[in-house]
Amino acid sequence: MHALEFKGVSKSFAEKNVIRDISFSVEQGEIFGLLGPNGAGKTTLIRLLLDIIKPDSGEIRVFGDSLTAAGKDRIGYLPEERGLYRKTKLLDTLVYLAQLKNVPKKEAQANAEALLKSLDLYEHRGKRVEELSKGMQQKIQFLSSIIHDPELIILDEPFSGLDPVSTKTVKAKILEYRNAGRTVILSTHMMEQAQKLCDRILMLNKGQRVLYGTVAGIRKEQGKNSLLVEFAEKESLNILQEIPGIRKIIEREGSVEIFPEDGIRAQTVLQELVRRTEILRFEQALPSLNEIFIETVERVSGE
Ligand SMILES: Nc1ncnc2c1ncn2[C@@H]1O[C@H](COP(=O)(O)OP(=O)(O)OP(=O)(O)O)[C@@H](O)[C@H]1O
Repeated sequence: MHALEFKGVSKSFAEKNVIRDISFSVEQGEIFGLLGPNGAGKTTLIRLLLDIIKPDSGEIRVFGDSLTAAGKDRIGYLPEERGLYRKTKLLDTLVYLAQLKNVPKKEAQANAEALLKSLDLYEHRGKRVEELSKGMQQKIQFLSSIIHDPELIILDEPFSGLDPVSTKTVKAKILEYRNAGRTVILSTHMMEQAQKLCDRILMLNKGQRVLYGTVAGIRKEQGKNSLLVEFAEKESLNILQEIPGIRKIIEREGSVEIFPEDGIRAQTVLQELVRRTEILRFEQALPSLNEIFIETVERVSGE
């Protein structure tokens, strides 16, 4: 059973098509990235899946069915617009939110204490939300979305405002959830994080599906058939001129990207290289998700 399934879903606001015939599924136990430029339709898609708004056409299934009130309790949502009761103490905030999701008080208290400890916030448990820094408030907001131990967690920009240490902690927590078989939908503009964390992604542009699949598969597919080579000595760069079948080279930090002519196999290039010099690294060069994102958006805009 899919954790989530969209079949031919469309939605417009005042004649503007914001979601156009979108189909995809999210599998249980994966981290699924929802990517796309500003205004692509990511938040609208999340609001559709949470049944906050209704589609004009198409079908949405959460946990294999239409979303029920009980189904909503199995979902945790960190929205883009943040908001917590500023005067309430941290521990009380979390316990209260868990109880709203029908978690018994004792269990809510235990969950809240464990989560506060895991994000290094336990010592602040008696402080009011307004007494915390922005990053700490962000972490509490993140904890609010998982306090009831949901099966499906939807995180809209969970890293915004976090320093590198807090980012690492939140990332570890997200991975911990995935490893425990929970499903995570991650909407973010931080491509580096998406590349590291996501198993699969859906990229939207102007409400349309432009990329969908595994991160590894998409990177392979979008690759330019080039090779990344690291020589033991930098001077070895010169020998590239002697090797037949190389169309172009680009010097990168610590390595060189080689673009063979059509029909020239990587194996042939490698044999030519090792015959002449010492090689430390030789691999297919894959574009980053960031490069793919920019290229896809620019290509689609130009069509
Ligand atoms: N309630 C609404 N009424 C009218 N237009 C809307 C409404 N909600 C969203 N839109 C429009 O739908 C489009 C998609 O918006 P959405 O917020 O889903 O994009 P997004 O991908 O989440 O963008 P961002 O990355 O900037 O958060 C935008 O053009 C937006 O103006």
